[in-house]
Amino acid sequence: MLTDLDALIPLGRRGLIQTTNIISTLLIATLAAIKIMILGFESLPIPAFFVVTVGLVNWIYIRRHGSIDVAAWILMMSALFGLAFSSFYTGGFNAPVVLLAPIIPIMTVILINKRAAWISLGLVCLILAGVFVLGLYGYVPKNQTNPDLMLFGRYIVLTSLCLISTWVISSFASISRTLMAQLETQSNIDFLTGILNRRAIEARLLLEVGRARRSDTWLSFIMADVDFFKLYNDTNGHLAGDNCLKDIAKLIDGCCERATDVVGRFGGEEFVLILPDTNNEGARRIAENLRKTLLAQNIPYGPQNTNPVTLTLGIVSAKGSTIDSVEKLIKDADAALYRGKDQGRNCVVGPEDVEYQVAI
Ligand SMILES: Nc1nc2c(ncn2[C@@H]2O[C@H](COP(=O)(O)OP(=O)(O)OP(=O)(O)O)[C@@H](O)[C@H]2O)c(=O)[nH]1
Repeated sequence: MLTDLDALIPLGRRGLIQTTNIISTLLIATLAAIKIMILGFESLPIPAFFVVTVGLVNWIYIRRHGSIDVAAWILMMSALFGLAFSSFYTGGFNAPVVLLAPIIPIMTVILINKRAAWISLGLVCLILAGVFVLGLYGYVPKNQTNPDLMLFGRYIVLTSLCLISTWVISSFASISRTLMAQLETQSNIDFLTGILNRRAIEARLLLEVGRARRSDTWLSFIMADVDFFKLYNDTNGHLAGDNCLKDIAKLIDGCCERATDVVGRFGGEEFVLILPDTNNEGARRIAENLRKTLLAQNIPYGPQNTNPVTLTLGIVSAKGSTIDSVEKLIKDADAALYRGKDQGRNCVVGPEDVEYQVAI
């Protein structure tokens, strides 16, 4: 199951909207303050005052647990208003503020959703078209601001644009990296038991076969199947069956001795162990230990049938140079396992012998 995207944003959606609200309010307030400091109170940046006031009200609204969707829409509408009026009063397309236009739909898609982003993109295009047409017919007031101040304003806006786009892109890159890592883990883990699934086991086996071949070392592979599991399910129900499989997975995991040993669920009530650098003797010891440990747990099949749940295990061990293929290894372990089933279950069977049978 994929993680909710909101949960991947460290601040959470409310925190993200509040942060964006604060940053944009501060940015506009700074630009307005610079303008007043240089030009005095003769040319007051009225649209900036409006945007800053809305930003402050929105800040209080978010803090008082107002709806985050409403807060995000207010933020977007105030940004659009700021873009329209500031660009109109500060020289049309020459105004530094028009450079912030692309950031509005980008922030809208992050803060609200795709539909809202299309709406804000449409409104941005309309505003830009309006400013363009008004400028063309000479209705846009000439900007009397000192050219150096205009350059400085352009510098501030461009720097903010670079910062905002870097933040947006790096946040999304980190969210997609997290999602990819989660997907990778989820596609390798068995949902019920939390150990490796068949896909991961086959990939790991391929890796270990390659390693054993290169160094001509021993590799053992064990297949373990729960005996009469259908009976357990039929008697206790599927949920109890699931819990039993989880317990057995834990037990198998606990019986592995080395960090390099790998445990997985091959499917249904079948588990596997990959034991690198382990010969037949070592694999038998582990398999026997596993069989005996489960037996000792004395899990009954049901109230009427107090026989303990058992495992039958098939082993294949080979030196790297003698391993034909992964498929052959699996086939041999499977054949050993089914010989064990034929011979009465609750036993450990290698490819060539049957002497490890043990009665309940
Ligand atoms: N609860 C539960 N049962 C499962 C799961 N996967 C497979 N099973 C059950 O495991 C049982 C396997 O039955 P069979 O293949 O007949 O084998 P068995 O009864 O264990 O008999 P032997 O293997 O011959 O000893 C079936 O009843 C499946 O429904 C699972 O994830 N959860």
